[in-house]
Amino acid sequence: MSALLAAQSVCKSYGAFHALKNVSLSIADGEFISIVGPNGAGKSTLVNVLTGLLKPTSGRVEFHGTDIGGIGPVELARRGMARGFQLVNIFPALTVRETLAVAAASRLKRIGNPFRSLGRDREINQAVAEIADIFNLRHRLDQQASALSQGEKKLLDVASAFALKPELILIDEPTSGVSTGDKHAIMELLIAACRKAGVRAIIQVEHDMDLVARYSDRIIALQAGAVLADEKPEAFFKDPALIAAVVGTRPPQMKAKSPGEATAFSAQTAPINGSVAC
Ligand SMILES: Nc1ncnc2c1ncn2[C@@H]1O[C@H](COP(=O)(O)OP(=O)(O)OP(=O)(O)O)[C@@H](O)[C@H]1O
Repeated sequence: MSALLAAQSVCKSYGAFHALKNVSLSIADGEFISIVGPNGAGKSTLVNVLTGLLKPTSGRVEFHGTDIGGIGPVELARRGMARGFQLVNIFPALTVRETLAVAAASRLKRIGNPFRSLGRDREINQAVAEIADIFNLRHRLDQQASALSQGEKKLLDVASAFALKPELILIDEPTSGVSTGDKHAIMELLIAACRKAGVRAIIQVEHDMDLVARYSDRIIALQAGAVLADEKPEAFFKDPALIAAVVGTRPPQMKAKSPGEATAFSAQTAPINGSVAC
């Protein structure tokens, strides 16, 4: 199966500091990938490089076989990869409708003021309604984002990225700050939304190992800027040394997926890094 997204021997340095060291990975159609690692391991840097926000110091990042190093989020979204915006934190006074409209307007290339055109732009209104339905947010459309529950805020963040109609979506801790009881409901809604919206692969950065164990097809663990492991959850959580290196805790109890309950993202082995220095 050909890779949707691939990093080949990527290095990223901040001055003399090597934040990413020869990272190679590939994400195939249908995969749900979790990127994990301790604080400072390089997860955010990797995500910024994978989403074209940062240009690698060396190496190559390809989306659909084309180099996307440093192309920026707008161009990347146009090509089919989107990232959770966290618009809710940036614009808490916007309503849910306005938040989704900003993303839809960007996809539909409405370069003028998206708020002005809200009332009369049928295509934007249709996109907003469609995405609000997928994320169970229709009854909240006219509420301010700041008035939503923490779980709904997280859903709105992801929904904004969905409004860009991506093939691949990248989300950062989609349930952080959400109560333990609500986390699984959000993850399941998110995965169901992916299926409905035709998203072909999901990458999440996640610290919560219960969620990582339950939903990932594959786990990519970073340590000190290098890929420490690239494994299916079954293999990953069997290795206490690996888990200790990544989170410094004991492994969570793996909850097996029952048949038909799978995330519908099939696993594929990806290459582990070679040993070339940056
Ligand atoms: N702009 C920068 N300039 C210099 N050093 C940086 C910069 N951004 C990140 N770093 C360093 O690069 C390393 C990796 O940082 P990064 O934020 O990618 O890690 P992380 O795994 O996302 O950490 P966390 O889980 O704490 O968010 C850290 O040592 C950090 O201090």
